[in-house]
Amino acid sequence: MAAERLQFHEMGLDDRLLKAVADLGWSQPTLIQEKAIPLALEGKDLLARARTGSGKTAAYAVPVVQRILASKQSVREQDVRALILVPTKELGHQVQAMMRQLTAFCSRDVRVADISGKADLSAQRPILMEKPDVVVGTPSRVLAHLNAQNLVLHSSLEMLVVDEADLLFSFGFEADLKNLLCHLPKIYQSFLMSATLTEDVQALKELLLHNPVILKLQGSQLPDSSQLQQYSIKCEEEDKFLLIYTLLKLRLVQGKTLVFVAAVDRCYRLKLFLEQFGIPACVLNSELPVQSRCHIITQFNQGFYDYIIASDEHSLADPTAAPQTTAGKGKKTMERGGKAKDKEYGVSRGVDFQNVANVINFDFPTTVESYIHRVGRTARADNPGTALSFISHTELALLSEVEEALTGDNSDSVLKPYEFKMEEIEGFRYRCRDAMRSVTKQAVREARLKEVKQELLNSEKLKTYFDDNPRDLQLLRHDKDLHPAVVKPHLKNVPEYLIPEMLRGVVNPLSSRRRRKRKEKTKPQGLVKTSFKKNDQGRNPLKSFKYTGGRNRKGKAGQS
Ligand SMILES: Nc1ncnc2c1ncn2[C@@H]1O[C@H](COP(=O)(O)OP(=O)(O)OP(=O)(O)O)[C@@H](O)[C@H]1O
Repeated sequence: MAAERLQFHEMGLDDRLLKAVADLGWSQPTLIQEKAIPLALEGKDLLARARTGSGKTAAYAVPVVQRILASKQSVREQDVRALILVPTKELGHQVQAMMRQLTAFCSRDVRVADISGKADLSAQRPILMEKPDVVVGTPSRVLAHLNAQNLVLHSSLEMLVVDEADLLFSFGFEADLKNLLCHLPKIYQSFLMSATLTEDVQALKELLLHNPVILKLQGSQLPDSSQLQQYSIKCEEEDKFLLIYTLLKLRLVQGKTLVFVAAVDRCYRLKLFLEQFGIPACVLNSELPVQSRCHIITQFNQGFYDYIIASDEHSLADPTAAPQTTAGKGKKTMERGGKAKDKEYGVSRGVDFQNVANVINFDFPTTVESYIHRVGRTARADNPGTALSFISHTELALLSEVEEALTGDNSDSVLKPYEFKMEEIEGFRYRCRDAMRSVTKQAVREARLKEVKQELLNSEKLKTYFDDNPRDLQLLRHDKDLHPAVVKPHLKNVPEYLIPEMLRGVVNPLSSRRRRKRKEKTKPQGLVKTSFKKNDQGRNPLKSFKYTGGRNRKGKAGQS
């Protein structure tokens, strides 16, 4: 018989922490939390590998808060006791948000500061002078503050966390991290958290951990097929555009969707393309200011947007893509064309996009790790999710690599073919080509420039005005049309004759305005197949539609 899972209230946690956990709606710890929290409270060093979305943040955040609360029972000077290192600013923002939720009932006793996001060292100095109990930051930023003596850790630090540990080296933080260690005391407790165990994590383990307990949970790096369904479909460049247009316009993809592309330009190309059909989408990439990026993610999580087109530029296969940052130096690099890109950017790594129903790899990722982390943005915690990868002939070898890595000893392939009859949507090809033609290189360049300018303005507003007027945050949208000049009004509507016969009466292409008004909770989630058979066993084929996403949030079978 399976042993009962240890509950939060059986872990000896402070009541205020238990109340915060209850407020978050967490009825029981996840597996990694159940294993890691008691060990961490015993003072053990931990190396924890658990799949994406399995709750690793709270696995270290809960013991960090608990230990600080416990130490505050004896009168002690206010000091920085915990340092949490993250590879990206987005993650810093998110970790701080999670720490704030966990300390909601003890915010006076446990103060948390995220220093990863802001550019100006001197602006952050006063925050650090107050010696927050927990500091969250990227290694380069933390080191810069240590060098400037805004932050002193050598006598006070009790806990060090390295989140997304496998990324730190590939983001070029190796030198910073090694320098940073010279500023730490001899003895402290360390936690290394990662979804994948790479050579970099092994190297970090040697560097940071003393006799660690190694928690390597769940064989698979992604949830199994009862929670996450993975599909691939072969299609070349033009078909990729045709397919995404019909999937989104006919609402064959339902629920919040993250679309990954290979480069910043492709974000705008796809956004401008979809714009012409009245399909609004936000773009997320390393050129946008960090405030805008975090705001887009927050609003997406709040249900403001259905679609984000993200470029995932940090290829782990290409270490040269990430610079060797050193503290105090700028972290922006110049791309061809002179645009500044933020190397402390990461969308697919660790960012907790909530209730994402689908991940679409419009362009296939270049490494297995990247596939795992992109797809890991859906099916998080106990939620179901679907991943669909478009594969062109040049991406076939990468698909095989991913297949091989995920299938392991199992003979069944993890990525099933997405049963979608491309011939059913042939009628849309003319419109698709028309729209593709409008998205010229010039239009992409202009849109890219316009968006960056716009977001820089937004970012200033976000920094100052919205701090005092949080309600007005909701008025600021990031999915507006970027190039109204190329939008052809007739493309926004889908005439009935174009809808595949089988789908008529089933799909309901909505205008963008109506789409925005739909209530998040009532939306079905997942992907619809068009592979049904006509008059299958005498039943009306329209009624035999299946969502391959399969379940709504309560886990019931979806049916249209
Ligand atoms: N005990 C719990 N019960 C229910 N939901 C939880 C629990 N713990 C965490 N979650 C939720 O699960 C989601 C994923 O958590 P988290 O971001 O910590 O995952 P992760 O393992 O760090 O993922 P990744 O490897 O992608 O960074 C979050 O939305 C979080 O709020």
